[in-house]
Amino acid sequence: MPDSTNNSSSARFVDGAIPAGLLAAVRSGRPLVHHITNSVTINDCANITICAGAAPVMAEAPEEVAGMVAAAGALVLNIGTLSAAQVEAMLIAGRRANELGIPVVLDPVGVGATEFRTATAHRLLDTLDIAVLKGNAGEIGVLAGTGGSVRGVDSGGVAGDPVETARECARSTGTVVAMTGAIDVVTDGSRVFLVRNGNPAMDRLSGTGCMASSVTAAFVAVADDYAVASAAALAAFGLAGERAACGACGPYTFRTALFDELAGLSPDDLAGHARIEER
Ligand SMILES: Nc1ncnc2c1ncn2[C@@H]1O[C@H](COP(=O)(O)OP(=O)(O)OP(=O)(O)O)[C@@H](O)[C@H]1O
Ligand SMILES: Cc1ncsc1CCO
Ligand SMILES: [Mg+2]
Repeated sequence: MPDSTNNSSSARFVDGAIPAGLLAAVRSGRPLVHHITNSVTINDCANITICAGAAPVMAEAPEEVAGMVAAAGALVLNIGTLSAAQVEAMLIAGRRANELGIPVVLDPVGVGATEFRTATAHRLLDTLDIAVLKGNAGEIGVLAGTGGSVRGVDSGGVAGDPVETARECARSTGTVVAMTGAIDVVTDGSRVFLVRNGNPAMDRLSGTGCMASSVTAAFVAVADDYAVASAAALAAFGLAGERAACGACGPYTFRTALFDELAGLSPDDLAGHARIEER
């Protein structure tokens, strides 16, 4: 099946002032982003949140998550290193966030790889009002039910057209879907945004997907339109990746530069270089 992200005959780019305004709002509002997340990339998520202009907190004790999320602008639920206790904490924090109107970003890391991950991702989607579901192509394909392949935490891609897969996932889950890859696809089921920022070096580092969720949460914390905010966040993160990339440097040099470039990214830079196409 042809990949409809390649068809740019009807390309219409979102005005750069929109992502720029959201980045400025993150920087001035410095929203607290509460994470319940995996133990592999937790420190990277904290620091990329700061580089975006927001404030991270990681808290997962069931005893305190309801109290913590009440002070947050957004909640990230990342199932990368799941345990039964974490699921309990995610449900408590997610319910409280929903009561308070705080947007929840779900990162279904490795869904499809095991029964536990798949059952948990569906349980979170069924129980909570998720604002943004951010996953790689394989993860979104699994949750769309249209075919996706995942090994460990790595995407093996989707069975059909990526845009239609993301759209079907958004419709069936009632969320904004942000499907990452060389071109990120963001959709609320009707509108579709293709984010053409980023660099292949981002795929050679563990945790860029988790960091993309943190940055997305920082942006949705200051926005009403979660699809536009997700696209803006992925454009900002992708642009930092473009600027961090250098032909010869290794993955860890790139990683350091990725943090520095996001921290140094100005709203004007983003206005001039965000490549968000609306279909
Ligand atoms: N080939 C690429 N070209 C440009 N950007 C990319 C490419 N691959 C990944 N990215 C960017 O890297 C980020 C992470 O996306 P990716 O789909 O690799 O997540 P993931 O595989 O879930 O990550 P993780 O390593 O955390 O499991 C996104 O912001 C995406 O836009
Ligand atoms: C490698 C890995 N395993 C569980 S979470 C994680 C990091 C991001 O996907
Ligand atoms: Mg990857």
